[in-house]
Parts: sequence; structure tokens; C-alpha cells
Amino acid sequence: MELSQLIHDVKDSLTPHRFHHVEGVVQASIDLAKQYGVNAEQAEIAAWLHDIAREWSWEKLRVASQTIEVPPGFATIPTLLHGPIGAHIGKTHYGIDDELILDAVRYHTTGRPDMTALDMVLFVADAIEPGRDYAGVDQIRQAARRSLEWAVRLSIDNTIRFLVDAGKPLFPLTVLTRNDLIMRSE
Ligand SMILES: Nc1ncnc2c1ncn2[C@@H]1O[C@H](COP(=O)(O)OP(=O)(O)O)[C@@H](O)[C@H]1O
Repeated sequence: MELSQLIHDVKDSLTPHRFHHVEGVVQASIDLAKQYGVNAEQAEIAAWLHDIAREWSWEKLRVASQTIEVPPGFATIPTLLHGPIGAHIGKTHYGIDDELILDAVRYHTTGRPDMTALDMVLFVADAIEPGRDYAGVDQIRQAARRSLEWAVRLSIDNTIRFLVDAGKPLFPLTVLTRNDLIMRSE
């Protein structure tokens, strides 16, 4: 695959602000990968790809989701489709056939039970890249120095609180992810 072409297209697909976020996620992913013994090349590719469809309209996401395989339920909350659709674009446009990379992209917003180390690297990098500024982010940054699992869990707790307070729907897979992390830590 041509990484420079992917980066070029990601830049074209996003506002400068979100492209800057993606650059932050790439650096944070590489750093976390090195820290936790994860393949940094896979982490970098997943990070460049993860938000490629983030600025698609709901209608465009919905239409695309009808022609490709999307994990169950994702279409009920259209924003979440940018993960599975990003993975699909990675496979079809850039020839990325590494399922570890594609899964990390697919589930980067929702998480999933039995997350791989690469899934967790991207999930946490997305939450803590230097451009992120929200209540609780420093606690997640600190957690990421000690444990990927713990950082994912804190980030999920934060997202759940945010969604509940905002009166927004919560995707059940994220609850299953949280339960799985708690069971694994006991
Ligand atoms: N687990 C979830 N269940 C339902 N909606 C979610 C979940 N996680 C995120 N969202 C929604 O999807 C939107 C995009 O999430 P995300 O891609 O993490 O945000 P960002 O654009 O800041 O990277 C959030 O603003 C939120 O409304």
C-alpha cells in the first residue's frame, strides 16, 4: 500500500482541524505502540486511516453502509459508521488486507469485547492525542502510562457520562466492551 497516497487523501477528506487531530493520533499511536510492544507500522497505518470517512454526511454513510458488511447495529447511530466504512475504504482503495489494522479502525469509536492490543492503541491514542482537551483527558493520559486496558476503560466511562448527560444514544457494544474490561481485571 502507498502510505503517502493515503495521507494525501486523508488530508483532502478532512478539515485542517480534524487533519491535525489525525496527525496527533498518528504520533500518539506510534508512541503507545512502542511503549506496549505493539507493531508501530500497523499502528501508524490504522491511525492515518481511522477518520477518513469522519466528515461524510449521515446520508452518505447510510447509503455506503447498505452495500458493505457492517457489524450489527452500527447503522442505528450513523456517526459510528465512519469506523467500519473507513476500514472498507482501507481494504478496497489502499489494498490494506491486514485484519488487525482493519478491526482497529472498524471499532475505534465503539470498542469491542476482547480488544486486541492494536485496537486499544488506536482507541486510546484517539482519546489522548495532544490536541484533545476535555474534562478527564489528563487522567486518561496518566492511565495510558501504566495500562492500556485501564486507559480504555476510563475513556469509555468518560464517553458514557458524556452521552448520558447529552441525552444521546449509547451503543451497546461499548457497554459490552466496558463489562469485558472489568471482568478481565477481576
Ligand atoms: N459508544 C458510543 N455510543 C454512541 N455514540 C457514540 C459512542 N462513542 C461516540 N459516540 C458518538 O459519536 C461521535 C463521534 O465519536 P468520536 O469519533 O469518538 O468523536 P470525535 O469526532 O471527537 O473523534 C461522538 O460525538 C458521540 O456523539
